[in-house]
Amino acid sequence: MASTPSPHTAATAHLNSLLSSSSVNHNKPSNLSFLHASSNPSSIKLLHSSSFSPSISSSSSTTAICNVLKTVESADISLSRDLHGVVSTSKPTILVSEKLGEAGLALLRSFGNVDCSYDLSPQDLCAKISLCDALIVRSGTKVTREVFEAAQGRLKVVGRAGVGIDNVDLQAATEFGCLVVNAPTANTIAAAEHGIALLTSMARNVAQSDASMKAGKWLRSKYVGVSLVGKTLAIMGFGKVGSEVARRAKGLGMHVIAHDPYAPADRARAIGVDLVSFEQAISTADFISLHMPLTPATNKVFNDDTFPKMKKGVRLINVARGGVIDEDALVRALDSGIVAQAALDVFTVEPPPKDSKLVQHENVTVTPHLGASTKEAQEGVAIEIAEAVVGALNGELSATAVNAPMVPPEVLSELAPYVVLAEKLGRLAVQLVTGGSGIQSVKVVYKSARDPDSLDTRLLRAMVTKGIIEPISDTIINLVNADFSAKQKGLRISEERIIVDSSPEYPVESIQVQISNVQSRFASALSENGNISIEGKVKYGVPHLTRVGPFSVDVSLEGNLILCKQVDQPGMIGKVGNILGESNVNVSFMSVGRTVKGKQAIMAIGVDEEPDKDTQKKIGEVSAVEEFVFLKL
Ligand SMILES: NC(=O)C1=CN([C@@H]2O[C@H](COP(=O)(O)OP(=O)(O)OC[C@H]3O[C@@H](n4cnc5c(N)ncnc54)[C@H](O)[C@@H]3O)[C@@H](O)[C@H]2O)C=CC1
Ligand SMILES: O=C(O)C(=O)COP(=O)(O)O
Repeated sequence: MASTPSPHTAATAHLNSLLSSSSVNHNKPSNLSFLHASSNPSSIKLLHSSSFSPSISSSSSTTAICNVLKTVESADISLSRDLHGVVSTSKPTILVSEKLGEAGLALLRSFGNVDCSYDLSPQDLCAKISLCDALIVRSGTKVTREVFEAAQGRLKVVGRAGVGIDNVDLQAATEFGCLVVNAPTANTIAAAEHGIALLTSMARNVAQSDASMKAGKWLRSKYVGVSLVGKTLAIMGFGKVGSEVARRAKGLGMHVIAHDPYAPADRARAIGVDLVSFEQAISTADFISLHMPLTPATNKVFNDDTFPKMKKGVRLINVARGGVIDEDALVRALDSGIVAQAALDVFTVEPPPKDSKLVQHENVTVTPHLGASTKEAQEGVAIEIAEAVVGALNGELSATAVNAPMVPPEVLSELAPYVVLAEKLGRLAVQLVTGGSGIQSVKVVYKSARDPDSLDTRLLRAMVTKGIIEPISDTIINLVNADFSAKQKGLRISEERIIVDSSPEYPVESIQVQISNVQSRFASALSENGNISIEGKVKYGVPHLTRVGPFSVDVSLEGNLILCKQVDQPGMIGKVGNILGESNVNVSFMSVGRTVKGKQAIMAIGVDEEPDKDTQKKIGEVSAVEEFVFLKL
């Protein structure tokens, strides 16, 4: 029997073999992992990474892999996958479809090939996208389902250089396993300042009087304005921009109220703002400033029903999204005098039609979506999005992920070996199902000494899902699409936590994967209730299989595995070991478990190579062997 390799050596060897085979042309997309080693040992990678093995299981192996990665990095090789799923060593291609600040572009160029193609038509974007690993947009590019379809699986991340992600089809992105990240903080002040600029200039007719003077007129009485001090301003959407507008408006002496169903009351209190209902906000305000995102719930919330509920002569500012207002209804409200003035930076269709009644209305001040357009904000946004996109292409989870759970780095680091275990258990469990199909219900049971609230299992569940789905489909699973893919395949993944009396130092003591209502190609994997059941633990950073059905075993989950059920009698290890040895199949681990002495036992044998058909036949012909199965890890 071969000696147990150290996790360090095993992981390095495994990674090396993956790296050296990275240019191999596979018909099926390569087994994209969403976990690979990081050059930062405290982090693991969770998105697409074409060539790195998930077999990273300890800090020592992580260090080893880091060394390999450093070699790769110094050779300026970056691994990515082309549109046919072929793993390539070329730099990733990043398409930037709208103007982005230089500092961000420089950062992107230091990492990949940057294609700045502005003003692409939807057709041109679709034509290009299958050659791109990342796409960076602002508000002017519609990233539709067609774009994700046209990407043919290559697009890994969409970076929105700004806040609003209403121009990205998030559902489609999630279905295609494409991460969407945004740059949520760098333009907050710019947008808030623009809101205040529109508020004050509208109140004093700055734009209109400027235009009239340039037309040779001097109309002092026509452009008498209204004062702001003491007036009530309703902020609709009390998030980052809304709060900053509120602060500034208070400085102007305004009474500020806000409506936001999700904003914490203490944040509002701290700024001296009262949180009120939608109706209260719109019916008492002299000025209404919009700062909520465009979502199905906010689409056209200002309409023929809501305008009449406003105070007559209200003034409206919109630096959020045009779509939150029914623009035809606003024209009617302006004509009827319900709305005295509106100042708009954003429009349902951008640019709006030249003959837009709204834009042409004399009581309306307009700017062409300039909220985020300051030099400072654009440099900040560019850097923020470039860092997020590079991080995502490196396989890291972004702190600004819009369609994936955000898992703090310390949690990621702690869960790393359990994440590997979870995927391997999923991968093993599905291979134990007869035909690998018909799975509807999977239960993942975590034994842990931790309080359930301090154990985030989303990652582990996603990895079990990945392990189960990938071997039986063409779908590449990552943290973005795991839940969606499971649902789409009719797979119900439930979770149970059992609190055990062990050290809470480790997040998980064991993970068990159960598949119910299926036939098994290895009947011994069925537990008493008829479910396929396997359990694993992390030992010294290495994932181990510790239970198969009712049988205890202990075998490191590396390489491949043969499970053999036999009558418990002497000499069995030797017999099967000999057959494997004769066929040059190297045995890496072996473990025997039984329920009762002299009855049935299970032998779990780790093998480096897949035994050929003849060898497998010979194992099956050993008289005491009742059943056996070969499983790929
Ligand atoms: N004109 C421009 O150039 C810019 C426009 N924006 C727009 O402003 C929006 C807000 O940006 P941030 O403040 O950074 O985002 P944020 O996410 O910090 O704030 C949005 C707030 O709206 C609230 N909200 C959600 N649904 C609501 C509803 N039905 N009614 C009331 N409030 C609701 C949320 O709870 C959140 O507090 C963005 O979504 C974007 O569309 C942002 C930056 C620049
Ligand atoms: O950040 C946002 O939501 C904005 O609306 C800014 O849009 P822009 O990047 O200037 O097209």
